[in-house]
Amino acid sequence: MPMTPESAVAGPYDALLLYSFGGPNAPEDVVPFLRNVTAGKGIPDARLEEVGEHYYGFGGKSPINEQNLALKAALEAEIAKRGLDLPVVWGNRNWAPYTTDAIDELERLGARRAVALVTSAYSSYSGCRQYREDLALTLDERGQLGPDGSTGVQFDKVRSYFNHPGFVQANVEAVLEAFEELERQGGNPAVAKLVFVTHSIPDTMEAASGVGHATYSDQHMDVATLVADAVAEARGHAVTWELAYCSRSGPPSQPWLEPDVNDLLTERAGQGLTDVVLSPIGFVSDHMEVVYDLDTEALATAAELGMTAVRAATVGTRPAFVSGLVDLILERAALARGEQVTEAVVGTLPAFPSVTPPDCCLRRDGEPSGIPALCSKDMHR
Ligand SMILES: CC1=C(CCC(=O)O)c2cc3nc(cc4[nH]c(cc5[nH]c(cc1n2)c(C)c5CCC(=O)O)c(CCC(=O)O)c4C)C(CCC(=O)O)=C3C
Ligand SMILES: [Fe+2]
Repeated sequence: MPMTPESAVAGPYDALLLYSFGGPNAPEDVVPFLRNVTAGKGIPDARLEEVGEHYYGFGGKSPINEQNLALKAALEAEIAKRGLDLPVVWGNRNWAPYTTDAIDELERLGARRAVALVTSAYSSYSGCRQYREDLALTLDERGQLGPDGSTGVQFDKVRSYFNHPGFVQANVEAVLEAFEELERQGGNPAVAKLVFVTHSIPDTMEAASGVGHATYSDQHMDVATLVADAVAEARGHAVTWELAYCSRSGPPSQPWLEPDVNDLLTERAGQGLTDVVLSPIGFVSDHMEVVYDLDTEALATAAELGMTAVRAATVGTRPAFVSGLVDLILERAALARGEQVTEAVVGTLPAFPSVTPPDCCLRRDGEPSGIPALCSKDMHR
């Protein structure tokens, strides 16, 4: 294998864990999958039935697993291109291959220390700590969680990468393509509003996401500003934009981040808005939240309102995104080796911590989870 520049060293890591949410592959998977996702979360049955219907409407199969396999293949190709020796293992929190299956695979490969890359770009309980808790719980079930960290495979995590230049660049490219598509559909890009969309979370989770760093919604505001500015510059006209949310669940009494994307479209249509580009910056691939909540629901809302609306692509396997992820892995490796590293970031926020403070991204503000979480200062060796 030819050696590429000195930066191309993955040590101390001997494997990469591509760590995702998981989704059902067949109708009979849907209910057990939803049980895995919602265990102890207090989500009303009516919401679960509704979400189950979203999956059945797509043949009981989420696109997420194939998308993760595509991302795995793209990462493997980029890793090979850089001359790195870093096998990629895929695992999910909520469906097969489960976290424990991935750890089995890592052990088969003889891996001692793996770097984990989660398929969430932003920090909150759902996108950060819940993965770290799942790793700790899984190692514990396997009898591999020592008092100061794991006694089995050791895991380090790549920092939340919403403000990495590769992620932002890939979103800019996708939004520019969507503006062109809007024009092809007879819309008027010069007056189109750019509506960024992400997953809503409870207000309590939003507050807890801001311990030691910017909150989940502020992280999105930074990315949205960067993408909108770059798009306006490339297109040579002003672009107005807003941030909206989708996929709210939980009881109606519980406040979640708003506005909902459908409500926003309805309100703006009433004020004369005719053209919309939806940019799903909160998601890295076109999984169920995107193909149902945006492509099915929000685009139907826009059509009913007589708008011309186009949904921009997610970053998926775009080269700028994939190569940025490999840069992040190499950056994490250099940090683990104790080297001085300039962390690549864009926007107004700093690079997020790779090893988080103990109370970072709790599920609810001020309420310790009681669950250990890996890649945290109190757990790290
Ligand atoms: C911030 C965030 C992301 C974005 C970051 C990221 O991309 O990871 C995300 C992604 C995803 N969420 C997904 C699916 C679900 N999320 C649920 C429930 C919840 N999500 C939450 C937050 C997030 N979720 C929250 C606060 C809940 C309430 C329960 C709780 O407090 O945890 C439920 C239960 C039913 C419902 O309530 O909707 C389902 C089925 C899938 C898989 C899609 C597929 O199958 O293609 C993906 C990628
Ligand atoms: Fe979710």
